[in-house]
Amino acid sequence: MISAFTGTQVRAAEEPLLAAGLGDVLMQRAAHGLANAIITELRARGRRIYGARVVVLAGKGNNGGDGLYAAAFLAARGMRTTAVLTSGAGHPQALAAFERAGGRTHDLAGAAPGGLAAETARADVVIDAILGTGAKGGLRGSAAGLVKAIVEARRQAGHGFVVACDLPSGVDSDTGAAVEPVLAADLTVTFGAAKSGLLADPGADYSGRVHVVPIGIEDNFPRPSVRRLESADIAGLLPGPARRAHKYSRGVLGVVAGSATYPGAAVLACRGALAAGVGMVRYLGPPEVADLVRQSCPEVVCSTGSVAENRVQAWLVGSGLGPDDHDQLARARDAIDSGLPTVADAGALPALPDRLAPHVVLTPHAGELATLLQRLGGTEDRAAIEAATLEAARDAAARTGATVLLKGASTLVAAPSGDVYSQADGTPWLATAGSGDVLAGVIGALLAQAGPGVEHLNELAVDGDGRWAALAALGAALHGKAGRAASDANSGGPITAGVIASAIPGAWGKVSMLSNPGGPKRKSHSHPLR
Ligand SMILES: NC(=O)C1=CN([C@@H]2O[C@H](COP(=O)(O)OP(=O)(O)OC[C@H]3O[C@@H](n4cnc5c(N)ncnc54)[C@H](O)[C@@H]3O)[C@@H](O)[C@H]2O)[C@@H](O)CC1
Ligand SMILES: [K+]
Repeated sequence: MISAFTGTQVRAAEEPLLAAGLGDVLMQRAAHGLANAIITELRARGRRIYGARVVVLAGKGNNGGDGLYAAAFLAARGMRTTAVLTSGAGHPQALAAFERAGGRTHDLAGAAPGGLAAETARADVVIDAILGTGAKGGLRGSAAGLVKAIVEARRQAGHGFVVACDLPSGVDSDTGAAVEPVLAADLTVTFGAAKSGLLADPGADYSGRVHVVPIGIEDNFPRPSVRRLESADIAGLLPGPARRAHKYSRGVLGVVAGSATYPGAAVLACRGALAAGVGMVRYLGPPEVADLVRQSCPEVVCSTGSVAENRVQAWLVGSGLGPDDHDQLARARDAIDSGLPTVADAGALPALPDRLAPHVVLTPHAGELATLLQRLGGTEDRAAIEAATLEAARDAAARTGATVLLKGASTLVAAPSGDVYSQADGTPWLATAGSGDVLAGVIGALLAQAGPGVEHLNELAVDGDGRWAALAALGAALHGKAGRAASDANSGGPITAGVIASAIPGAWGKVSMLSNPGGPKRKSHSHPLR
């Protein structure tokens, strides 16, 4: 599991070591890790180390200190290093070390930014060490002008790669909100722990790959601000059938989805659910949609009855419903009222009561979330949500009391208790019609299989109310991995929603096998029918 923390949490973890006079030691560790990561990256790209040109953009704070010390290490390895002091001063000890190592220094105040931007764009490595966790707001003044010019110069004649020191300057370490201009990094080398802003869009757009360098503060961290499930966590959370399982003990999902306008959504939701290990899917909806579901998925048991007449362990409601689908929306509300775990997707979102509970998982995209929050008195539009996804997901969970999954390149899942997961397992090809219906089906299937216990989530330190977020994150991870695998199978080509559903069992098997190479797993999360 990747645990990410806010800048404030990281600085609090550093505090005891700073009080013990170890500030310079921490900085040297960070800088050493940054320099090593740069050497590894150059080697991976088949580039020479000796003579490679490095430009470090150094602010006056400790972030600039990390960058200058790292550049001093690189200079000692024979690289040609230049520092641009973006605010007229540098961390004194780090700057002295850099100059002793033979580095060249420019002061941005006295230089022509056009020339510096052109030199930076020609470098093999650009280190962005202007602002770190101590920054408030984005780049300003001449530093902003320089970065803008570098972004433009790299666009025209880009060369080399950009490494962000701790985080890309201009990205908020806590929220991931970004103030332009920001120099997009190929690699972010971050110290002590990932910062939560690196795992949420738009911060993640600018971060590239994230590499964490331990600096000896790791025992001091509190509960993470954001978490990301990795393969071993995913394998540990996936349910497996008990030896004497039967279809009912494995979980039954009820699906209220699809309409005359969007019948395919019902099919795709059912296909996603069937692919994600559920014992049975019961479909409730209009006869013409049920016919299509039967033809496409003969495994599904279709009914035109009510929610109360159908015995299930969880519900999925809303995919492919419109505001005029009154019967289906009434069923969706009944499902919510049933008290069973429920995924509420798409068309169900505008029809929900204002206050919900954590076992209701909402799955909006940014536009749907804007509508939902506006109904609850918020003023954010879609663009505002996309500019601050982490805050929006947290806010929505707090206001509704539900678990909120905000779909995106980094899919965020916020529990009303404050737990947040960020999954980025997929590929942009997942942004295709029907993909969300499959995701809703997958999460519904996982809720139906989860059972009342949380024991198997204990190793993730998940509490009772937080388990729904963990399961939704598990669904997002599985959906992302399936999409990526399906695209990879076509040499990185496009995918359709149906193909994503078909790839779920393979993604499930692969992640289980990689984390448990000895053979099939024996554990079971089966539970008696409630
Ligand atoms: N505290 C420590 O001991 C350690 C800190 N580390 C590094 O230190 C960084 C945090 O250092 P600092 O707290 O010095 O903060 P920063 O280096 O992020 O920058 C703060 C400095 O920039 C100025 N500033 C703030 N916002 C600005 C803006 N929008 N535009 C221009 N200038 C602005 C401030 O006045 C201050 O001088 C971390 O990101 C990390 O890179 C690491 O070296 C590890 C150890
Ligand atoms: K930085």
